[in-house]
Amino acid sequence: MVQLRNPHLELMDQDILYHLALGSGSHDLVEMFGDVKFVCMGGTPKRMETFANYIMEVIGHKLPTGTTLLDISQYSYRYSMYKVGPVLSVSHGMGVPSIGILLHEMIKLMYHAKVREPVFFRIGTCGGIGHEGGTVIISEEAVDGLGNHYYEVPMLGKNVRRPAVFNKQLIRELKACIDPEDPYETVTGTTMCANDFYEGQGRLDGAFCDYSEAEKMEYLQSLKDQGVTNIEMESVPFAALTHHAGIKAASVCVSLLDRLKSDQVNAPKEVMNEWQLRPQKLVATYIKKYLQNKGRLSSTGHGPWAVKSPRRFKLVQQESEIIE
Ligand SMILES: O=P(O)(O)O[C@@H]1C[C@H](O)[C@@H](CO)O1
Ligand SMILES: O=c1cc[nH]c(=O)[nH]1
Repeated sequence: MVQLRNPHLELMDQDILYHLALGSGSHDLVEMFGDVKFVCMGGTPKRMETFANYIMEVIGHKLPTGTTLLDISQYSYRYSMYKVGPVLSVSHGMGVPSIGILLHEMIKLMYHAKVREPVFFRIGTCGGIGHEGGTVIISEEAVDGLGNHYYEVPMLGKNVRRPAVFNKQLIRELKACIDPEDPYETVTGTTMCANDFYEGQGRLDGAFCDYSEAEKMEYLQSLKDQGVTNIEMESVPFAALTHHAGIKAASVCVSLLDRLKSDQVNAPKEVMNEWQLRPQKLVATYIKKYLQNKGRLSSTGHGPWAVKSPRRFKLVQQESEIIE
């Protein structure tokens, strides 16, 4: 089961998950969520509703006749959450504090519901560094805007650091789910988690800007040279808090633009909506494969990973096996 590293919770009569509009006293969390295996999160309520409907189709989950999906957290007016069999699909809003609060409450929810070994995914959007809009990017590592591999939070007046670590095995298994027929690239690399969309990501188009275009380009190029493939705003706390709770997690984002070419997100809405389905497809393939293989899924996709080569992926897929 999920281990909470908080002795105080045991002493509380009930635990109110305020931003989810749920509580251990007011709801039977074991009955409601005890069968959950996957927690998928992404920025917007609409994306996570779309994912809930999509995963329902992929895993063949049937709702009771005459019912539709319900936003379980609608009365929080903060996050949206949908449950489709063993899958929870929840929105996290924008940025580090927003996903941080959600992660505290989702991890506690898993604990109260007595869920065993849940797997968390972030299904997001990002700016690519040398990667065109529409490219899917799996995070191998997450760093903050200073290149640190940890999540730093001031607590009681002191900075506390927690390592931001993604689960390597889960990343390998995800890679083995890539469809070589996809008409777009899927790559892996280091994801930079910025605390701001504009100046924090080196854009020239915010309300303020104190650096030149040349300085911006030098910075972005230096990120690329260090293996940074994309910039978004949640990967560090997502990696760090799941790791701290002993939960396997991976982040899959789609690039909305290549930041080496522009700052403005100007792809047509329909195009961006289609792009946002791409990380969903990869995660849904993983979930389906996991459920079909009764939870034992492995991949030997080690070593240099040539995303461009369909032959290599066919090989990796053949190497996937069920371990009983
Ligand atoms: O999952 P989303 O699309 O919200 O991820 C990125 C990072 C920020 O939350 C947001 C900025 O546009 O998009
Ligand atoms: O450039 C981008 C695009 C999406 N999300 C980000 O955080 N940055």
